[in-house]
Amino acid sequence: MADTPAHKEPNGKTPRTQMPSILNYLMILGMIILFLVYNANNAAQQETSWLDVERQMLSQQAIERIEVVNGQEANIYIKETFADEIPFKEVMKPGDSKSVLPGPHYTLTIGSVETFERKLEEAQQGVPVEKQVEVIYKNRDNWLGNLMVWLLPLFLLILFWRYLLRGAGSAGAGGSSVFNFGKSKAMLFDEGQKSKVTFADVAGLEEAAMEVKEVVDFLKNPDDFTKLGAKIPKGVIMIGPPGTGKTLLAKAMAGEAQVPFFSLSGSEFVEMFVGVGASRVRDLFKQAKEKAPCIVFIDEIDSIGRSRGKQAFYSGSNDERESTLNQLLTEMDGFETNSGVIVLAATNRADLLDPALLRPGRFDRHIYLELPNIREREEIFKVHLRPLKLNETIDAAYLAGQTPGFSGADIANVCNEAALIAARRKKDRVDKQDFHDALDRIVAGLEKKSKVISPEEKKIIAYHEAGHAIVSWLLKHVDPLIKVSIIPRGKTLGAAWYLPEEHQLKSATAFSEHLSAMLAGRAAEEITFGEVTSGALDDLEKATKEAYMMVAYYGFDKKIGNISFYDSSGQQDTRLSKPYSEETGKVIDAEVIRLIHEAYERAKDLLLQHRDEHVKLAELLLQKEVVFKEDLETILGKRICPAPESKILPAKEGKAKV
Ligand SMILES: Nc1ncnc2c1ncn2[C@@H]1O[C@H](COP(=O)(O)OP(=O)(O)OP(=O)(O)O)[C@@H](O)[C@H]1O
Ligand SMILES: [Zn+2]
Repeated sequence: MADTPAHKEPNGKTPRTQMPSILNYLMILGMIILFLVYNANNAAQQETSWLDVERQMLSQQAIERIEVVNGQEANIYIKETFADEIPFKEVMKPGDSKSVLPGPHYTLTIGSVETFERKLEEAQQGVPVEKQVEVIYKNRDNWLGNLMVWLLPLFLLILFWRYLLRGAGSAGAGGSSVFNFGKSKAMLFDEGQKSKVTFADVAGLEEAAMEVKEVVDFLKNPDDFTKLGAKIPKGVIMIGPPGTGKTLLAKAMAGEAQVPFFSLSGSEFVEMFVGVGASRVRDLFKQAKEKAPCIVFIDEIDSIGRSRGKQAFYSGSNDERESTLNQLLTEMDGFETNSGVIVLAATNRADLLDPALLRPGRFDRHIYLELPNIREREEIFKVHLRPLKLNETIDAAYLAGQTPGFSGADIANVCNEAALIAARRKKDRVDKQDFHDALDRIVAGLEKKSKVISPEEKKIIAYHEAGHAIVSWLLKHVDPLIKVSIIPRGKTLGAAWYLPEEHQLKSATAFSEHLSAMLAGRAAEEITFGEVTSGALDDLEKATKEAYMMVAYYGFDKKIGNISFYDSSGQQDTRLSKPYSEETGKVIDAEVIRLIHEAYERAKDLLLQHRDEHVKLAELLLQKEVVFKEDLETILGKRICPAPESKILPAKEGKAKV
């Protein structure tokens, strides 16, 4: 959600546009003059027809000579004695009536020289040769005509181009002239031009805000870091679902960092003309280096940074995007780690990004933003309630409870909508009813986009996730759980975070315990509600794949034995032919089903044995939306760590598994 007027501020670099507009007028003036001259030149001669030439001019022997030009045109010169017959006496010089303009006086368009000669011959039959009309052949460059033929389309093209450019957006340093086309359209927030957003406007993103602030530190006090041998990152990327405040954070940074801040959107690089994107990138970095230390913020970087492979069947702008991306990579590789330029980017489609962008030396620092939990939503509500004129104390905590799955942007929207509703009702202040109506309206809108979770759904998700948590807590070989949440992320409705342990070897037991943990969500639904939902699709898919791997790849299964149908060369096309016989296939299927079934039953047993804890955890989740390891410990007691030798990754958070 790119938004708010701060984005539209000019940066005070406007005078550039002066010159081109003068040039423009000159160009138009020149065209008019050329056109007039051309017409005047042509008007000096009068078009005539062969009939007139034959009946009038030739019969009276009035023609002095004929010039055939370029084989297309016959220019006729009339004898001076016939001057009175010439239709444009008025152009004769005054007081000099006998002299006429030098001619040619008439022109005749001829089809071909041969026909013309033949007709001329026929018309002059019987005329003595010395009295016959003299015919001269000439090749003349009709430079003016040619010029017109070339200039006119060119002129129209330029007009069209300029028209396009105006459409392409005239904001920012670049702007609307032909000459700035390849220039970057980045907006510069500098001493004079500050973004008005501050970190106080950002709620509930403590960790992300900290990391963003750190980036500013890198720029301002690079020596603190480099003296210890650390390399300062060149690129930082914020990844998170729409409306979670990525742009907001960047703006806060622009507002508070005491360094110049260039801001632009990735889509601004991409134009329909090839090469423009790359040259804009070049220009952007040139400007940035001049202003170093500074920050370059590229919003929606996925619009240029899409994986080069993945868009193969997209339109023709493919090449253009690719060259833009390549230029960006080149620029980022090009500058020194301590050049004082840090590129900050934002995306909500990190999955689409070209892996090359995320490699060390480019955007190697990742800041993850998530949808806010209930406490964070309360804080965001407080920020957005602040500017409103409220009638009574509106309970931010209550509103937060009503808005599971809402993003920061959705919350901002609720507050604004409430104020709009109050205004429509001609109230002086916004009251509770307005908020209720605003919520209804926005929930209805979001429901269409299936972004809203109903209370019943929330309950199911809580029990489902609690099921995962309880079972993985109880099974020794499952990676330790650090966090469970029922805040939707991507396609999944809840998530559990595990700290992945670094095992080189994973035992058959570990595999089957993991299966149980994966299936525990559905088991929990069955036990609690007597019915299961579609929410476990992802779990089932992963569990099935894993069970298949156990049987067909790792040879864990007694019936199949130590046989692997794995193909490390990757050349086997399993879609066309299975590497095993039909009978073996049947056995594999049966064994996969058995493994899944057993794992599921174990999960159910465990949950039934720990029914109270399961309910307690689910209710806690419903209330807090996120629970951490500590909460699990209070409910379930300390977990006995199975493998003391296993190293724990330094990773902040493991991969989310649902
Ligand atoms: N943590 C937050 N605190 C306060 N307001 C927020 C927060 N997150 C989002 N908002 C509100 O939502 C608006 C939109 O957020 P923003 O544009 O930063 O989202 P985004 O993550 O950049 O989304 P997108 O990926 O769609 O561009 C902000 O201008 C702000 O009003
Ligand atoms: Zn699940």
